Order: sequence, then structure tokens, then C-alpha cells
Amino acid sequence: MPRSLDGQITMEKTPSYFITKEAPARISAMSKDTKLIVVVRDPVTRAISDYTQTLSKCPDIPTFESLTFKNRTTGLIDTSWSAIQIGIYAKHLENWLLYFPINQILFVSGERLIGDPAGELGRVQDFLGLKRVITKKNFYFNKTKGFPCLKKSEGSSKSHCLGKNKGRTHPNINQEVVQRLREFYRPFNMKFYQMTGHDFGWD
Ligand SMILES: Nc1ncnc2c1ncn2[C@@H]1O[C@H](COP(=O)(O)OS(=O)(=O)O)[C@@H](OP(=O)(O)O)[C@H]1O
Repeated sequence: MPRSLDGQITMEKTPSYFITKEAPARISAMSKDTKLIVVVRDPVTRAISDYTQTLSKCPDIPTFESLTFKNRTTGLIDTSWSAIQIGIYAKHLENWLLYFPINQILFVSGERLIGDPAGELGRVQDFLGLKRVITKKNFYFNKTKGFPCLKKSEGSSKSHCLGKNKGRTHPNINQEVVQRLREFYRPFNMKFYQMTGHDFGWD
């Protein structure tokens, strides 16, 4: 990580940090004061999104339904499948709390990031001790993309939406499988709400 000068913040984004066992110790050894931001969304939708991304690269993979279960008849979920494993947020968070206090971690709601991007980014700016420079005026809803996008900024003639690999259409998943996954995640979600002091409403 490059050093920051006074008045600067160095930021780095790596989605896999949150689930990487060695990451908290390494980051803490680099700087105990590092502020951490984690974007979390409903783990069931997250698993389907993850699967959609893999499917776009490898169209021949088995169905979501068949990858979900170790045993479809007994309903035993395959927790070794990364798409499922990553969504057990409480378990990953436990590992971070061995090295960082909870108030040094901001949990951003993936759902609110879509529904109210300015509100969620307001929380991010507050957490980082920044003036709220990004506000509602910076966003518009792009009907074609189906997501909020950034408005043109001063000096730039272009508005900006996230790329084609963000906001893909998800395949239809068997509702019984979705229900079973909801049951599976419920206790982990409850624990996560308790640990963070925030109900993300994924039920
Ligand atoms: N404004 C805007 N535009 C497009 N997409 C948006 C936006 N805000 C949040 N999202 C959601 O971001 C999801 C993709 O992010 P990822 O977590 O997969 O990104 S990362 O690759 O892990 O960095 C992506 O998931 P999918 O919908 O499953 O593609 C989106 O739901």
C-alpha cells in the first residue's frame, strides 16, 4: 500500500479480503488504524449473483440447484461451494473481530446502495471523516441499465454507469431451493445482525 500524505486517504478494494483467513492479521500488522468497509447483500441473492458471474464465463457448469446441495433429497447444503460459503458473513466477521474493533468496520448494505446510493455513500463519507461531497445530485436512475448511475461531473461530458458485468440478469432459480437457502442462512444472518447491531432485513 502506498503511504498517504497528510490530508490524503489511501483506499484499496479487494472483494476476497473479507473471506481470507490471513487478511485481518496482515492488515492489522500493516496498520491497526485501517478503516474497513464491507458491502454485504442478501446471501441468497449474493450466491445467485456469484453463480451468474461464473456462468457467464463457463456456460457448461451444472445448474445452481445441483451445486447448492450435497444431498438434494435430505436438503443438505454444500457449504464447501464458495458461492454458499461466502454468504456466511457472521463466520467471516468473527475472524476480523480478533484483530479489529467492530466500530472500525463499516457495513454497507448492497440493497441500499442500489435503492439509495447517496444515503449509503453519505454513511461511507461520515465513517471516513470526509465532508459529504457526494450527494443525491451526483446520481440518476438509468432505466436501460436498471440501476443508479453517476451524472456527468464538471469538466466531463459523460455520465457513468457500472460495466456490463455489474447488474446482470440472474437466471430463474427453483423457489423451493431459494426457500431452503433462506432457512439455511437465517441463523447466520441473525448472528450477523447481532454482531453488527444492524438488521439488514434479509428474510
Ligand atoms: N449502480 C449499480 N450498477 C450496477 N450494479 C450495481 C450497482 N449498485 C450495486 N450493484 C450491484 O453490484 C453487484 C456486482 O458487484 P460485485 O460485488 O459482484 O462486485 S465485485 O466484482 O465483487 O467487486 C451487482 O450484482 P448483480 O446484479 O448480481 O450483477 C449489482 O447488483
